[in-house]
Amino acid sequence: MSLNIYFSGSMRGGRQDVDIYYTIIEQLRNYGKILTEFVADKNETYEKVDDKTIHDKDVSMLEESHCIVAEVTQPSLGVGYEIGRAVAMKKPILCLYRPQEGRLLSGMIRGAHNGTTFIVIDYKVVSEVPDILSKFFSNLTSS
Ligand SMILES: O=c1[nH]c(=O)n([C@H]2C[C@H](O)[C@@H](COP(=O)(O)O)O2)cc1CO
Repeated sequence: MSLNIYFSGSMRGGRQDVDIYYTIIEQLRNYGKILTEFVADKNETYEKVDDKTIHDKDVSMLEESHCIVAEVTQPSLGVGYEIGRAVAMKKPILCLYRPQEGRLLSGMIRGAHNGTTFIVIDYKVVSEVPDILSKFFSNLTSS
């Protein structure tokens, strides 16, 4: 069975990391279908549909997903909300974070790490991501 993967990354929160999202999504393709490719699309004009449509569509994609992979370095209300909804839906979650000088990841994300269903992993460079994903998905498919 192919996995439905919900990738979550900042949009209105700031697009500084869009190239990193793209690289992560390219890696995620090895594990299943990405429901939210548009998050890594530089040209995405995400203003074209109304906000209720965005919200309802994303919640329904979260419901359809088998797991959530979120890049949480660039703070985003939408990403935090999606993670909270995914926890309530009991979906496995992987949060990827690049530690930043003078900035700390929210305690509500770091503090949710439980080593099984909610994983927070720090990385320095995107070349570390394939190994992180490999471990996450091998645990996911063996559990
Ligand atoms: O147009 C959109 N489409 C959409 O799917 N989202 C979702 C996907 C992203 O993982 C997340 C980003 O939230 P924010 O825009 O608050 O940074 O919300 C967010 C927006 C804009 O808020």
